[in-house]
Amino acid sequence: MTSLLQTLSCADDYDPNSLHVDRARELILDLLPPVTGHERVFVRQALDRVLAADVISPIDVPSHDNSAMDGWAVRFDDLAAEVETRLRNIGTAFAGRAFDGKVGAGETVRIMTGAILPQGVDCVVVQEVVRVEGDAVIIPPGQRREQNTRRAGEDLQAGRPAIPAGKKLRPAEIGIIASLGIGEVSVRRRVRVALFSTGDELCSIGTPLAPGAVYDSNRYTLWGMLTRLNCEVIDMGVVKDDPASLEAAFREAAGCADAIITSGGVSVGEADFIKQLMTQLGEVAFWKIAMKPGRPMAFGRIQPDGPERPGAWLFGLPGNPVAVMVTFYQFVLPAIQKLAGVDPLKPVPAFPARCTEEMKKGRGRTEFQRGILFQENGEWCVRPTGAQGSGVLRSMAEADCFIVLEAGRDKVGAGDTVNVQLMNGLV
Ligand SMILES: Nc1nc2c(c(=O)[nH]1)N[C@H]1C(S)=C(S)[C@@H](COP(=O)(O)OP(=O)(O)OC[C@H]3O[C@@H](n4cnc5c(N)ncnc54)[C@H](O)[C@@H]3O)O[C@H]1N2
Ligand code: MOO
Repeated sequence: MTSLLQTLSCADDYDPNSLHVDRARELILDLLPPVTGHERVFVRQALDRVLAADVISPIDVPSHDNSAMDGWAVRFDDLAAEVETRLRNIGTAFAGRAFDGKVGAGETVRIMTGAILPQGVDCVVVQEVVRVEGDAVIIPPGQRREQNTRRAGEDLQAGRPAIPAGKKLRPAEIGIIASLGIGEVSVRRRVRVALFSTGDELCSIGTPLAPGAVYDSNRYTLWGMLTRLNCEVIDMGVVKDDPASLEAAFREAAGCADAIITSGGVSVGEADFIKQLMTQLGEVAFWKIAMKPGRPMAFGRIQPDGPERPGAWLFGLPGNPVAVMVTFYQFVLPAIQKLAGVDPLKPVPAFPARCTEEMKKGRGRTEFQRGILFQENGEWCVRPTGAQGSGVLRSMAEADCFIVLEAGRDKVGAGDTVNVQLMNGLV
């Protein structure tokens, strides 16, 4: 059986000491299969879940030819091209209460939006342009056949897929399912993610802060991002920097989750047992990614009971709080979407904006500065959120976008164009 490391090391451009962001993401995504297992859920519970099988439309939508406007239902051939036409009002068609006669030559019916088009009618004239004089209805010239009408099945056709498998169900899809009269759909099971923070300096909420200690914030940002992705989160708390506790945590996590996310311990410090343990319990590609923040990151699999047993995918994120969020957005987020069965998986869009301040930039690596977007004279502009250290979590809280400085680019001058990724396009 080909090992994970063999697979990765055979890939083009694989350099474990300086992997480019896009390449690292590609390698991860190539390896991950979607989780198996489906369940049937009621339509409202399907929000943000991933559809497991195509939804086939049992009906045409709309189910009947109907009017798109309030107005007058006419036969187009009755209308004169150049002058007004006088027609006779013979009744009314309401939405949900059809006009059950036939419209003959020289006749018209008052019609409401959504009402079934009466027999013989192929055109609706909006009431705003029509004059009514007693029973006579005067239509101006310049109408078009089929105008203001909606044909049966023009939105969805009976027997055809209305929503393809792999689609993450948003409010629009939930509405489509309801419009078909379907009450339950089949969705993939949620991705199970176990997470824990490592580090003896970490202190939990409710405990006084000892000298040199910090409150554990990474578990909270990770919980927030995973919850927004609709994962089943298994929060294993803070695990001390000792091999026995870490091994027990990895074993437990690998037994119950599809993916394990840890933070801290992946750099080169003396207490960073975690790297050694990860390799002992599975197969790990330790990566130095050509990016800032987030340079040290471990990706692999934890399989404590051997490669034949299922185990879980591992994302060993760096400890610095901003590095956690940046590596999550750039790698873990698409990986979870892939595991969840989202298909097709699209890259996060980036768009250009004018940067209003100068920024330093290291050569050869992609930098993710935190930015605030605003408009000036109709143009989108961005400015960085002050201090950009990878421990400054405030820089993430104030930001609404990442300013993505690509590996090949140099420092940014005030007024230069940069690419930005909206954070609400992420999680
Ligand atoms: N000699 C080198 N030192 C460092 C390197 C390097 O390449 N050579 N890389 C730096 C980079 S970049 C990062 S990022 C960090 C990553 O180190 P670790 O993953 O080993 O993380 P720790 O050392 O455990 O922690 C770093 C920093 O983050 C704080 N932290 C950790 N966990 C949490 C948490 N759950 N909540 C809040 N804050 C947390 C921790 O206290 C440290 O301040 O290494 C650099 N060093
Ligand atoms: O991963 Mo680090 O954030 O570059 O300090």
